[in-house]
Amino acid sequence: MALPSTYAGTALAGMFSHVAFFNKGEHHLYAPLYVKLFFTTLVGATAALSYIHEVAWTTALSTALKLVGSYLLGVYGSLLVYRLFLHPLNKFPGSFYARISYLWLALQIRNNLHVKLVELHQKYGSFVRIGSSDLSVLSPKAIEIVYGPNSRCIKGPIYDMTWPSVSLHLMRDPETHHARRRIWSHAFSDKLIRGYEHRVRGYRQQLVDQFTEMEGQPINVRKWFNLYSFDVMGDLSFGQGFGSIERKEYHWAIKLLNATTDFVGLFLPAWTSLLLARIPGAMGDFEKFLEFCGQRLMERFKNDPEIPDISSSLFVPLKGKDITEITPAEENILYGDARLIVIAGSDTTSGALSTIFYELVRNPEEIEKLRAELAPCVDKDQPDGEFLHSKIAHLEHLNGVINEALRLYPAVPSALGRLTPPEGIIIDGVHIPGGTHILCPMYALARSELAYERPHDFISERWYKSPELVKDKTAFAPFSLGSFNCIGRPLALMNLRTTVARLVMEFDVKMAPGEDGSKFLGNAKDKFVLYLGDLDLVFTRR
Ligand code: HEM
Repeated sequence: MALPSTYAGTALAGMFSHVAFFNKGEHHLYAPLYVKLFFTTLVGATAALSYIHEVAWTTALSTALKLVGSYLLGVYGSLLVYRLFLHPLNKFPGSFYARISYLWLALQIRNNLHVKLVELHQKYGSFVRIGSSDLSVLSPKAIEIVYGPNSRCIKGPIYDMTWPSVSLHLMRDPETHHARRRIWSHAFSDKLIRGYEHRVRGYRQQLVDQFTEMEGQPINVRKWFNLYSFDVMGDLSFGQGFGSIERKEYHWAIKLLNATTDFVGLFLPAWTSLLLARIPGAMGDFEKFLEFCGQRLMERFKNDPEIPDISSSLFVPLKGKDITEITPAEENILYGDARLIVIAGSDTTSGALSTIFYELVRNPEEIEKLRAELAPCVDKDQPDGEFLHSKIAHLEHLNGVINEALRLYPAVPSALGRLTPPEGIIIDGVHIPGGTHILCPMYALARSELAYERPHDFISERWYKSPELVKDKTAFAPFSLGSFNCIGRPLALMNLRTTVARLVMEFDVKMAPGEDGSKFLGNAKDKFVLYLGDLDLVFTRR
């Protein structure tokens, strides 16, 4: 029905649309639209061919498929030639297949991007191409250039993975992000942090009570610190914890959330999750979690707490409004931010607590040093052996221990993806073209002699007494830098310092019988946030 020249024409049209349209700018947000267009065109072309040429629909469909197929062949043929031979990133080393697509890497990793990047940098050096437009750069100097306050890089397309559902964290446009961040920043003033310190204590007491009850028995700290941090962040987000420590189990909503994180760890391109989200039921668990957050948030909206929580600051722009007056756009960002408080603050804090205690039991002298430093700060006026954060915030060894754990086990170990500005950027004298999706693998950098002496050793003193063990301080950015950095840093540090101080002063702690820590690191998963494996420790009251 169609001549070979017609197929050649559609193939040429495909090539042209790649060069003139698809090869420019970002297209991932339109992935669902393109799929719809594909099927609409197919159906339309089948109907038109069948009507005009008066042939059976099967014959028309076969011709339509060939026409659409030759168009796609043109698009993808042109794309392939461009990526293999003309792409500006071709000057960087890496697997040949990485030139074709980032899917090459995504299909290899099993929630272990952090380890894979260590291997790739060992093989190829500081600059490694990991996808058609993706580059991993292992260099202390890169951190400031890519993430620092003067960086012109913006967040990469992966941050669009739940679009149109957004949160502060997922806002890519610098101006929109800045406006939302100003609202958030009120939540982390010194005054409000002191209020959170008060709120957190109740949950820490529950944790101490549970550890006391389980005295002498193996305690999986990965799980227990996680229950603790979820209760804390639930409280600061929704005005009440999840009741996890008391129940000794995860709340059902957190179980749903945990079930979805494996998908995040596949690091598939954003368009895949945008397409998946259109399949009814495919994001079921995540949607139920969102619904739960929404309900809790609306309950919280009706009840102002005596001591403000983080949501108190996020509700400020809605002052004077009734719940029924909240617009869908306001609801979207509020729900997103409520879920962000829980997600951003929980696994990160609990991961840090677990790695700190993992290193403390492996290096018992660290516990003695901490106790010696903390002893003068014990405050008889504080209830239940609690430490006042202002009295311990500047302790050098305590901060050294925390920094060293955050260095070796960064909460976000690899996937802080950024997009370079049109003019590109220069790192260590090398020009990185504009529009490159770049990441600096923090886990690999922590293990690199480019940045540290004895990088694999846990040495708290490198952060105060022995600065010569840090070759380049700019490599250390566990909370990231610049305008997209961790806004919850003061809260995280307050919680880490006061929790470590109290547990170390109240308990002796050691590995449980049969525990060697191999599961803890061996089963660690990079799912954007680093999730450690199980670790059984035994706590006994001093
Ligand atoms: C040890 C604990 C923590 C670590 C190591 C940590 C680390 C980080 C890092 C590396 C980022 C940058 C992520 C990115 O660019 O994609 C980030 C962002 C963020 N963190 Fe944390 N975090 C911690 C705890 C917390 C806590 C307790 C909160 C409290 C709510 C929090 C809230 C946030 C938010 C809201 C963002 C997004 C900021 C923005 O995009 O403007 N984090 N965090």
